Amino acid sequence: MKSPVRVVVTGAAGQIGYQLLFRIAAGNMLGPDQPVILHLLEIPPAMQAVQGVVMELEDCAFPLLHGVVATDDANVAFKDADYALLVGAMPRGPGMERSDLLQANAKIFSVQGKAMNDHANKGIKVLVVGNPANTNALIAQQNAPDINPAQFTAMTRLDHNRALAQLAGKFNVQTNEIKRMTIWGNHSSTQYPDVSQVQINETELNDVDQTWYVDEFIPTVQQRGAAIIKARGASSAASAASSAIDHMRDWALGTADGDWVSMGIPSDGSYGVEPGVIFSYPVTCANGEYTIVQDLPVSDFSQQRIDATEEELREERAAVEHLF
Ligand SMILES: NC(=O)C1=CN([C@@H]2O[C@H](COP(=O)(O)OP(=O)(O)OC[C@H]3O[C@@H](n4cnc5c(N)ncnc54)[C@H](O)[C@@H]3O)[C@@H](O)[C@H]2O)C=CC1
Ligand SMILES: O=C([O-])CC(=O)C(=O)O
Repeated sequence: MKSPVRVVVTGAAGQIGYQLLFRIAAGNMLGPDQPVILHLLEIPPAMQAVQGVVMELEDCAFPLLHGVVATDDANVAFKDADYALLVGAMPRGPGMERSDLLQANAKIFSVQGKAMNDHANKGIKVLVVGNPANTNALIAQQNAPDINPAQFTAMTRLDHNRALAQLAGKFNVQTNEIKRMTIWGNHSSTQYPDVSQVQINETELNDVDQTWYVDEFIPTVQQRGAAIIKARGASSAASAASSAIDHMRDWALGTADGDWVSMGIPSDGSYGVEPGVIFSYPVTCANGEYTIVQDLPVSDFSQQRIDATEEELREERAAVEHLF
């Protein structure tokens, strides 16, 4: 049995937190041989609710759960942390764009970036879920100068999984028969779900119906978060938690041969994207590290979509630069 690792979940009393913690403790994220110590961070008014979550975690009697730390102090939460899932942030309501949350949520990520810098394990892997996820990840990263910037990532895996589900429905296959889906850019309505490299059962998707692709598929994936808010009266939670598990599991344990996943990561300039912004790319993972899939062909149509989502990320960055 391996020695336990410390996993921080912020917003532990929120709706995503409640879907996430039990799956991490069950071994779904880091594997059935990896014990975990959960660090739950919340704000003071939510600490009573967190105590209830801690009681429920105990009551599951998970063999892999080697301890729980519940706190409202970021310095305590990030002490010796190996993984962090930054979920705690205000969610949007109907009619809002995720970027409308930027000013409300930005401060959370500068405080947590500093706490991480001072207290976490320097190899910490960070996933930002709280919206707007890409730019919040950038804020946390910029406030943690002693941690490798590449360790800060943002979640576009939910968009990736939504795209797989739409393709599975359209082509009447299961999601595990579909490979090489890519989400480019921002976790926002400018994201570009790109099927140009998709293979179904190792066969290229030739002659995709462009009307379906442009008028149905792309907007459905881009607007899925808003559709769920409309239907549920609250933003997606179980699917968001499930995708966070997928993101961290693949990063830590590796992606499948012949496939890739989408992760929001600091741009290194690949595909002509502004270096530094947290941009969703196709990546493979091995040995705890991700690598951008290079040299994919980019059509004029794709380039326009990539440029539009990059432009939005530059604007978001400009709006929060005072927090760096
Ligand atoms: N990247 C993605 O694909 C997705 C992102 N989200 C985002 O995730 C975030 C959380 O969503 P929900 O869990 O539904 O919201 P929620 O409102 O149910 O829970 C958020 C929790 O965060 C806590 N919190 C607030 N400030 C905090 C701080 N400084 N430190 C620690 N905890 C803090 C709150 O007390 C609350 O319990 C939202 O910003 C939402 O928009 C949601 C779905 C998908
Ligand atoms: O749409 C929202 O505000 C929540 C979210 O990020 C998603 O479901 O993709």
